[in-house]
Amino acid sequence: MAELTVRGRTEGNRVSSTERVMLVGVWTSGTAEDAAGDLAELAALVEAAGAEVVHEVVQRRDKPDPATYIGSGKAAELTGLVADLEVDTIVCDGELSPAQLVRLADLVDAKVIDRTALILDIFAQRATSREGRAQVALAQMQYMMPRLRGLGRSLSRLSGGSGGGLATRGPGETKIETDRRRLRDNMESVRRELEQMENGRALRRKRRRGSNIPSVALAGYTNAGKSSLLNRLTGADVLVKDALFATLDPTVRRVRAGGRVCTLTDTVGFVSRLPHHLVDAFRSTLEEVTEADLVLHVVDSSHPDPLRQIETVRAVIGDIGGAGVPEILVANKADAAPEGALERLLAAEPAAEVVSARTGAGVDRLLDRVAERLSGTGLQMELLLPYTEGGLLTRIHDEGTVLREEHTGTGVRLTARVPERLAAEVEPHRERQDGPGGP
Ligand SMILES: Nc1nc2c(ncn2[C@@H]2O[C@H](COP(=O)(O)OP(=O)(O)OP(=O)(O)O)[C@@H](O)[C@H]2O)c(=O)[nH]1
Ligand SMILES: [Mg+2]
Repeated sequence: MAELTVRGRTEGNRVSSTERVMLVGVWTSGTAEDAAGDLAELAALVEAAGAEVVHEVVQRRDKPDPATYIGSGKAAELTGLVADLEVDTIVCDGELSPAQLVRLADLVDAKVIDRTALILDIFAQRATSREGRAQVALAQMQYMMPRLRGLGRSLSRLSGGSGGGLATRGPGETKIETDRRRLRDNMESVRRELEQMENGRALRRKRRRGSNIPSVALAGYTNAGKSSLLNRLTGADVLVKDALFATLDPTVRRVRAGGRVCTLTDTVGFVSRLPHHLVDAFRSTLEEVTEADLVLHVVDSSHPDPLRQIETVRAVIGDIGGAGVPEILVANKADAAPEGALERLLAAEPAAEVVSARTGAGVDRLLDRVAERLSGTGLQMELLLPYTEGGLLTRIHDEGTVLREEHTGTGVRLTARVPERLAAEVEPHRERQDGPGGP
């Protein structure tokens, strides 16, 4: 059996079809926890791609080795491990140069891919819509482009040779035999195709805006529970999965927050060091976030380091031009948060809303906050407007949110959220909370 097995690159001689992966990281800066967290995330990405992690190696260095990523001595040590553990693929925790990938693959005698190729592979597996597939194809082609030059024989190893396996699901014709010219032509045609789909999306968004319905976008780290929250808030049935990047395509649903109807959009999750080709290719999807009236930034409060995830998400939103969009931070999975975690999170982010999409805890309060933010105020007022104040009534309707309205003998009785600039004017018509005979 052992002599029959040519690791990874020969098909049909393995009992289990699951690809066996060794993680290799270089720890250059940050704390030991950060380094461990990075590798744990890489392991989760490998699992999301459907492969199995059989070993992890981290090397402490000032910077990655320019030639081989990890030092060549360390790489030589790995060769024995690769054989003993029947490792098919080594996944490096960074973006490697084409030359680094080839040299390391030669040293360790296994397929070597980097974090970027791994994430692209997951997206390629997940993409189902025409737009999603085109976006991923474009990102993959951009990634392949600089890796086509002058690699000769070694590229077939990089791109995996004969079908199957991590990061080998290319956008069709991007294997070694495809020259740069054809790749460039393909990219051009996918770009055009995407542009047309983007126009359609922009039109739909414009229509939504034209109807004056505010748009709220769910954004956040992958696996934070965005889709679960959409389902909880709208009764939608979007796929929820304990896996990274379960959602690629945005889903839009209507939801009633307070007295106000708005749209709620589920979007693709973020991850630290998100490959920039993906951000570029998914730009139109990400516009659901940058053009929203309000972002619900969902964070997994049961994760070991939610603050780092929050930072990553805000950085990505800033990069795509969404820094100015108002945000409500939503600390999700409160039911699963370890002892003290919510307190620490709230100490750093006092405005966060604590919820559980699973149990529904905190969700009503969150909807109130959404309504409040959308109407640009925290002032909920009980009013009795005489019928002579028709103008004021109209302005409250236009600029605020009317929660309840009742016509009485003496005027219109209202419960409304009123923007601050109107509050002074309506103040004289305020109904006393502790009316006569009250406590
Ligand atoms: N315990 C607990 N688990 C939750 C909660 N919300 C979501 N989950 C779980 O977290 C996992 C991810 O949930 P999703 O809703 O798919 O997360 P997402 O943010 O949409 O993830 P991506 O689309 O992959 O970026 C699933 O296993 C959910 O069941 C919660 O409030 N409590
Ligand atoms: Mg999702």
